[in-house]
Amino acid sequence: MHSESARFDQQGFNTNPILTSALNPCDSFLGGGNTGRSNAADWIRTAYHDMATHNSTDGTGGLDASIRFGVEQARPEDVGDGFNNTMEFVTLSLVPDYLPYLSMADSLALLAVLAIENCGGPEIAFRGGRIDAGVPNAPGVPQPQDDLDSHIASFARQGFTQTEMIGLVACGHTFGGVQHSFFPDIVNVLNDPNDTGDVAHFDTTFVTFDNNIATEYISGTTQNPLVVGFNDTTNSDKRIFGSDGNTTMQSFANSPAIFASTCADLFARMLDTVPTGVQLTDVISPIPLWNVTDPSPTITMLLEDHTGGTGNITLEFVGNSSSTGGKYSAAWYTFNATDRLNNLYLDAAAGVKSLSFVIDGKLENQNGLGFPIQDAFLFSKTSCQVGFLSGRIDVAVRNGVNPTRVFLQEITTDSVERTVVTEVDISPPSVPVAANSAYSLWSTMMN
Ligand code: HEM
Repeated sequence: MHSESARFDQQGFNTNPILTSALNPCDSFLGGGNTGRSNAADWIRTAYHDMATHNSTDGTGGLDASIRFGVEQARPEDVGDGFNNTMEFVTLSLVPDYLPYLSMADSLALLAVLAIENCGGPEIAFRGGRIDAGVPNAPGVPQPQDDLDSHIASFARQGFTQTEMIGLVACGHTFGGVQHSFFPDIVNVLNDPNDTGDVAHFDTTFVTFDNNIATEYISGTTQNPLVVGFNDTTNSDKRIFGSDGNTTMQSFANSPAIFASTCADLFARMLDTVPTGVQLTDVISPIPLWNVTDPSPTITMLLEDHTGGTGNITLEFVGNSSSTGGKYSAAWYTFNATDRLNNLYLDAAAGVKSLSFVIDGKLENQNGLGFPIQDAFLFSKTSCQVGFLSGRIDVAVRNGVNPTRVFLQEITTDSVERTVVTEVDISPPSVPVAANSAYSLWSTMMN
């Protein structure tokens, strides 16, 4: 559920306000406007640089958040502050919101997806499961002064053909540009009050995804600093785009649809390039439970309890969220709008076994199966005693369940910021401690 939420709750109710405003509008950049920069461009470039260390022969490197290491950011191939900016969004906004489910590497991939999809680009097939590197990767990100042969070899090492290299560079460089401060040999000071970061952009629509990177290149009007830059040694886009006689760029210029579908495929492959041994999930898709056209249908929730009884509650609509430029949307409901915490209070002995829903008058119960729900183990909030740096944690275990083991998960980070989950076993109580007629408490002291 968490991965679906991180992937699909992009705009609107219950979404992360920092991430939403970072792309709204798409020329937003950290604290300031008119810098010529954008968070969207930073996020996409960061994902590429993190991936570009991949070696498809020995399986090392790839999208594994190794770009967070100072050692990588200090390399000439990773010049700029965009990587650090992007990691701040990862570590402050994404990872903590979805603990312990999203790695930093998955978060980096997600930021690129959010940027592409919310700024005019195609839907990107997103998989989860990336693992964070413990040490920096070997260098290997291509640089503008490298020659064409070395670029072809570098992309081959990363797992992309020459045609795919042309595509991936064009897809990436539909966003952003080159900054004077980090590349003074490529870009001069611009003296433009609307571009205080002195960024020479790759195309005229540098905060949105479109095929202008190709149409402007083919028509000869491009101002791309890596095509018509004053220093021909660093005109890497010119060498790359022209390396097949412009066939690929011409096809992109002819058809925005071909450009978009090629980029959807190449971006997804870029994000799925991971070190050998990392097993990615299937593509995460919204679960099409109900085909509802009403954006806020009336929903009644039916509860089946352990005694064969049923209850019903009319849920209260609280808002909509959406993603992928409005392609997918979700409606949010609360159990109990009159309670400050939106809690639903159930009879402990009756409990709850499964849920069904009546949506705009139609029963949805998975052909009679219902949606099973577990109430065998509950965090006993009202009896826990939490003090300063110590306390007693109680877990209420439903009588008759007889578990072989009850444990808590403790979430910490290791010395290189990776999330670590440790299991802390709770010993069975020597004498049963009744919480009420249906539950007993298992307790552990924390200090
Ligand atoms: C031979 C390959 C490539 C070279 C030599 C190259 C070079 C560069 C350079 C010099 C910059 C300017 C960075 C700055 O001023 O901060 C840049 C920006 C950028 N690159 Fe590339 N790049 C390559 C491939 C790619 C690929 C494959 C992607 C993504 C798929 C990508 C995405 C970006 C983006 C989004 C920016 C804009 C960053 C911003 O405006 O903050 N690049 N690239």
